[in-house]
Amino acid sequence: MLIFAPAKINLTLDILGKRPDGYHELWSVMQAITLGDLVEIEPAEEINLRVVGADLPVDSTNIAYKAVLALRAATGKAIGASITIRKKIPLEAGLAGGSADGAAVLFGLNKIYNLNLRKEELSEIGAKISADIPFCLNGGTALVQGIGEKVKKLPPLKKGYFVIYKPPFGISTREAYLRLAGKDLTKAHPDREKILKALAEENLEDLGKFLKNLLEISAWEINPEIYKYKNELLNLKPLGALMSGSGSALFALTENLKKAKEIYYQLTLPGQKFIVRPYAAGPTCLKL
Ligand SMILES: C[C@@](CO)(OP(=O)(O)O)[C@H](O)COP(=O)(O)OP(=O)(O)OC[C@H]1O[C@@H](n2ccc(N)nc2=O)[C@H](O)[C@@H]1O
Ligand SMILES: Nc1ncnc2c1ncn2[C@@H]1O[C@H](COP(=O)(O)OP(=O)(O)O)[C@@H](O)[C@H]1O
Repeated sequence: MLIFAPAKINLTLDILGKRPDGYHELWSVMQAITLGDLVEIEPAEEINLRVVGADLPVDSTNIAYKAVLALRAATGKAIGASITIRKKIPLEAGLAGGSADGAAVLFGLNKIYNLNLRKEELSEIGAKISADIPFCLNGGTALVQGIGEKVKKLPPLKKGYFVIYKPPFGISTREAYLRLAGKDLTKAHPDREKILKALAEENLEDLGKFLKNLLEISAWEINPEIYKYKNELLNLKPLGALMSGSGSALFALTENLKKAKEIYYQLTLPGQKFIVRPYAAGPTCLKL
């Protein structure tokens, strides 16, 4: 089975506070995008994982491998798989590259082994592996709360283009959250009503105006280049620009492909860049 595993960006990321377990309460609108990994899965006795296009572990520290183990534990079945991941999603980018693969494996094995687990059950299993898997299983446009396990589908965003820029360094998610400690965030919260209204009306101008991500504050501390790169993107006059998740990737929102291409070609910063569109689904079976 060949599965497209879409990445995601955060159109807004608000943090409501730190929980006793050390995780942070989120209020985040997430959007699946047309950039993604290709995950090939075949049933097997054991678990064999291969990664093409990125230097990643292929043992139980890989999120895709963890997904197989989690399904075994949840079902009590001797589930094995031969998995090949063709990485396209940049690493440590805030694009949920690992979670996208984990979600694709849960989605694919559920079908291959006819486990008939509901999406909610897969999400519960996935949330124990990584906070972004519940959203990645749903894809499209969604309001994500809790630590990432509460996913409320929103009408899929059909308009707009995003120019994604990934600087040549990553940001540790853990470090980004830890650095929020002690900061006064009262004035930094996004205007939730305005962002939801802009999405409901597909008003890209307003969407661009109200993009906000509280983790930018810590990412800029970890690597001030991100602040510089965001301003370089803004100087190219998109409808808006923001860092995704815990970074390091940034994205610019444009109303059409022509403007996206202008920004893409004018962007001469080191690193990777992509033009993507909103993607209305989650893991997608391309070939049985
Ligand atoms: C920041 C976000 C926003 O979408 O996405 P990414 O930047 O990873 O794409 C997510 O909250 C990242 O979730 P995820 O990447 O799955 O984090 P995990 O691997 O589960 O956790 C890494 C560490 O981040 C911190 N963490 C994560 C999620 C959360 N709601 N609160 C936290 O404090 C915890 O310290 C955790 O140990
Ligand atoms: N299949 C995978 N794809 C990407 N990263 C993975 C994977 N499995 C484990 N990881 C680890 O997860 C960390 C976070 O990766 P990723 O999910 O791409 O970043 P982010 O959470 O910022 O989007 C990386 O440092 C990487 O070592």
